[in-house]
Amino acid sequence: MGDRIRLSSSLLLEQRAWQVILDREGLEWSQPQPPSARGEESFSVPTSEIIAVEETEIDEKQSNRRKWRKMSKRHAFTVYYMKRKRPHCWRCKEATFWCVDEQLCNQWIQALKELIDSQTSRPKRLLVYINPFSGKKQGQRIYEQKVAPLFSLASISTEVVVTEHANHAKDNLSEVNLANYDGIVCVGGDGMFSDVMHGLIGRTQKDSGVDQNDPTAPLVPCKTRIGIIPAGSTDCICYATVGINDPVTSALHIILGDSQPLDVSSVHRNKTFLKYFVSLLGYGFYGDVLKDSEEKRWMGSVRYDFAGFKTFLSHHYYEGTVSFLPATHTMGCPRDGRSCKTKCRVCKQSKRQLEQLQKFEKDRHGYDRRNQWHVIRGKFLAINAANMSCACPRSPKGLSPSAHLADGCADLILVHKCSRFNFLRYLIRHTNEDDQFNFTFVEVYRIRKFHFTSQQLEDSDDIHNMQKKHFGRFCSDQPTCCCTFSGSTWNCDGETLESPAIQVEVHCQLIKLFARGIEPPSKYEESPSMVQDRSYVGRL
Ligand SMILES: CCCCCCCCCCCCC/C=C/[C@@H](O)[C@H](COP(=O)(O)O)NC(=O)CCCCC
Ligand SMILES: Nc1ncnc2c1ncn2[C@@H]1O[C@H](COP(=O)(O)OP(=O)(O)O)[C@@H](O)[C@H]1O
Ligand SMILES: [Ca+2]
Repeated sequence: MGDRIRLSSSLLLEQRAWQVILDREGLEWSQPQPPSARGEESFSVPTSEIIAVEETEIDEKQSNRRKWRKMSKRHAFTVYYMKRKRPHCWRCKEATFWCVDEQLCNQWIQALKELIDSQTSRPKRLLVYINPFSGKKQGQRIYEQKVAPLFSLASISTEVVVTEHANHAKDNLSEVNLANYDGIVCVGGDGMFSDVMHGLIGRTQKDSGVDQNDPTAPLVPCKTRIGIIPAGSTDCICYATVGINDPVTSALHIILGDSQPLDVSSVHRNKTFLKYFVSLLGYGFYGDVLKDSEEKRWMGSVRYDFAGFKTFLSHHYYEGTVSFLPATHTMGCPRDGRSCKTKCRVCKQSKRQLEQLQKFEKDRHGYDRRNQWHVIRGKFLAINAANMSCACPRSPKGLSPSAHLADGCADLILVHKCSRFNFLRYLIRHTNEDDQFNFTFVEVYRIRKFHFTSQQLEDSDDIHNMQKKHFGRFCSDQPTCCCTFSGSTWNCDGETLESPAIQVEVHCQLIKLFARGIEPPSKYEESPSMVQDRSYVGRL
C-alpha cells in the first residue's frame, strides 16, 4: 500500500452500515449517521495491533438474512486484532466486513495484508521448545489449543521441539542454525526459560569467540528474541515482563513483534562460569525453599507452599561476607517507587549513561574501578539479588517492586537474622502493598556487581591456606570444589546452584524478549459502556 493510498468505504458489519477507513495509522469504523439513542459509535485499531486479515466464506444461513436477500453475490473479509480485555490481559477479536463488490473486497484484503506486512518487527519463523512436565504438565495442550492456532492465523511457521530431558533446549540451541528463525519460544516455567536463555547466550558467545569462563570478558548481546508461553509453577519472568501469566496474551505479544530488552546477570566462581539469571538469585530462604521443593516435584506448584512453610519454620541463617559495587550510572533507587513500565525512561537513560561512563573510562572495568566496593559481614536469613521486580501471582508487586528490567542494575536485598515473627512480617509484605524494605533488619542497594563468600569457606580457606603454606596444594585451588559446606543453595531463576562463593555482574540489556514491559493503567481507562465492543479509542 503506497503512502498516498487510503481506503474509505461503506461496509456492513453485524448488519449495520459503517464508514470504514484504512490508512497507515490503522483501521477505523464509525456510524455515518449515529442513532441518537446510542450516541456516536466509533472504533479504531492501530496498525500495530492488527493481527491478520482473511477472506471470509459466506455460509447459507448468513446469505439468507433479510438485508442480503436483494443482492446477487456477497463478499466479506475478517480482520483479527488485539483487544485489551482487562489490565495486561489481551485477546484476539475479529470483525467481519461485508460488501457487494468483489473487487472492492479484494482491494481491502490486499491493502490490509500490505499494511500487516509493513510491520517488520513481527516474526515469521519460530523455533518452539515445550517442556511437557512444567507446572501442571499442561504445556503441550496449552500450546496446541491456545497458541498454535494464533500463530497459524498470523502466518507464522513453527518448528516444535518437545523436550525429553533437562537441558535439551540448551543443547539443541548449540547446534541449530539460528539464522533460520526470527525468534525462540519456550513453553514452560522459569526453569525452562533459563534452559533456552543459557542455550542462546552460550551460542552467541561461542559464535563471537567470547569465553564465558572469563568474568572480565564483555558479553555479546543476543539478536534473537525469546518468547515465553507461561505453563510453569511460578512463571515469574513472564509475569514481571508482561504483567500477567496468560498464554494467549504472551502469544499475542510474540505475534505483534514486541521487543523488551532485559538485563542478564552472570554468576562466576573465580574463573569458572556457573550460571546466568534474569529474575532472582536467592541464597538462604529462597534457595532452601527451592532445594526442598525439588524433592516434591510430584506435588506440582503446591510444592512451594509446603517447602516454604517448612523452610520458614527451620529459620536457618547463614554467615558470610557480601561485597558490592553500587550502581552510580542510574537515577533510580530501590525505594523510589518508580516501577518499570513500557518504554521505561529510567532504563533508557541508565543504559545511555552506563555506555558513556564506560567509554569515557576506555572499558567497563575502568569505570567500575573508580567506584568504591562496600563490604557487609553478617548473619543472613536471605540474600536476594533481584534483576527485575520478580512479580508473580504469589507476589504481585514482587521482591523489589521498583527494580528495572533493563537498567543494567540489580537490587541486592539483605535480610539479617531476626525473629521468626519479624521474618514473617517481612514475607507477608511480599504479598501486599506495604514497603517490604521498611524494617531495621532489611537493607537494599541498587548494584552493578556483588560477591558473596560463606563463613565456612572463609574459615576453611584460612585453614587451607595455612596447610598449603606448609604441605602443598589442596582442593580449594579448584574453583568448583565445594567440599562439605553446610551452607545454603542458590535459587538461580528457579534452578538450584551450589556454590559457597560467587561473583555476580549485571550485563545491561544482553537479551530481548517478545514483550513490552508493564503497560501503564491509562491503556485500560475506557468508559464502561464502550468497553464491551471497543478495541481502542483515541483517533476518532
Ligand atoms: C506467609 C507469606 C509467604 C509469602 C511468600 C511470598 C512468595 C513470593 C515468591 C516470589 C518468588 C519470585 C522469584 C521467582 C522464582 C522462580 O524462578 C522459581 C521457579 O519458578 P518455576 O520454574 O516456574 O517453578 N520459583 C520459586 O522459587 C518459588 C518460590 C516460592 C516461595 C514460597
Ligand atoms: N522433558 C523434560 N524432562 C525433565 N525435565 C525437563 C524436561 N524439559 C525440561 N526440563 C527441565 O525442567 C526444569 C523445570 O522446568 P520448568 O519449565 O521451569 O517447570 P516448573 O515451573 O514446573 O518448575 C527445567 O530445569 C528444565 O531444564
Ligand atoms: Ca535490572
